[in-house]
Amino acid sequence: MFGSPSIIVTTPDTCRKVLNDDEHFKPGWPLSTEELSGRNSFITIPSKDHKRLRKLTAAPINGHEALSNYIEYIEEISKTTLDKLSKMGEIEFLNQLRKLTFRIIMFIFLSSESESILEALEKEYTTLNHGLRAMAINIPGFAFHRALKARKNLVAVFQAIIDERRAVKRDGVAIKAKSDIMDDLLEVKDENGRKLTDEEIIDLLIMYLNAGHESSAHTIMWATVLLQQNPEIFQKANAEQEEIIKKRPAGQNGLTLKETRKMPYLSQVVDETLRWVTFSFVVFREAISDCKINDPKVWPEPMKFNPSRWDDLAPKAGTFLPFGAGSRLCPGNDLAKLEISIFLHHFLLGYRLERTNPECLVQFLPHRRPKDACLARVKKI
Ligand code: HEM
Repeated sequence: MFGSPSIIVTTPDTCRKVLNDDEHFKPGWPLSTEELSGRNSFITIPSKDHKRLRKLTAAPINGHEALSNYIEYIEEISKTTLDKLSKMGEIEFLNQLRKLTFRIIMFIFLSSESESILEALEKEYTTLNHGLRAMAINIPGFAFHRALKARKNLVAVFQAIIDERRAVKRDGVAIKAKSDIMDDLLEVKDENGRKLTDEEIIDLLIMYLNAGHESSAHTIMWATVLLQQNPEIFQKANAEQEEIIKKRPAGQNGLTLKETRKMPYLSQVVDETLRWVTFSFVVFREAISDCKINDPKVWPEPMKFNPSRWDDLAPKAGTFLPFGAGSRLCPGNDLAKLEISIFLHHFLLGYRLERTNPECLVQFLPHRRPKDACLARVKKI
């Protein structure tokens, strides 16, 4: 299974009920899509609606132009986060990284909103997230109940944002200095001239907030931990990053996209982390023929963290699918790699991680993570 999410399972509906609108939710797994109403999130909708929504949202997130717009923010918030963490003493490293990656997704969709609105969204989303996989008990006092309430509050905040932006456009009031994906979503039309409804926009936002931050946070945490556990690998990755700084033209502040593409070893570290972690260890597909999993011929010593295995490796089709494949390939794959690389660039150059319980047990559901959420200190060097 390492490096290849390929198991077909059935899973409780809880997560989907909370993420989507409970009242309109129809039970059943996403790929029996026909009976599902188009009002739910991306992943549960019929394929023609899926294609349409995907086309409208993927380009502003992942293309070269989009990434050039985000790189400065991602670098700034990564630097600030590392600096802040180094002053905090013992922290749950994973949870701090979740905050970081959540902020990045919010920046991309809602950068022109005020800090207080972003904080309100973060608060409601955190409650929603806590109840995502809780038992589906809709009674006050239970996480699931709180999550459903938080979803309603989130919808209300998003609706207020949409109403305000529509009013600004309608009344032709002052043109905002900044625009973000929310502005695009209000305007974008498909080939039949149809715009997105408010509900569609809100569902998309909730889905992106969910899909776009846990995965990157877990991957950043494991990459940092694995680098720190393997001094030789750390040293090699560090030397590459020092080189980038040395070669940088005088007067240039901060990373460019070009530089992030000239980090072959760090890119191997990231791929090896994605393989090792296998964050999405299932994706939902029907297997049309039998396939072998856990085949050590594909990944010799699969548990070993060894970025050098990628030196001359072009993985055989279907053996490395950290971002899925085909029409549902993760639309945030390049963005995720950019976030991870930028964080690691600054971590390698200026910080070290001291875990409180390096031998802490690891849990594998819903995702591979140390049970203590990686209790650690970030040290500035
Ligand atoms: C290390 C980070 C990430 C990993 C490992 C990851 C992995 C995946 C996987 C395995 C899928 C399912 C693909 C399939 O069914 O074939 C997926 C879907 C998705 N991901 Fe990611 N992802 C990451 C980061 C992101 C980010 C940063 C975003 C948003 C900006 C994002 C947005 C999405 C969306 C919207 C889908 C649903 C796509 C669809 O159904 O068409 N992901 N991701």
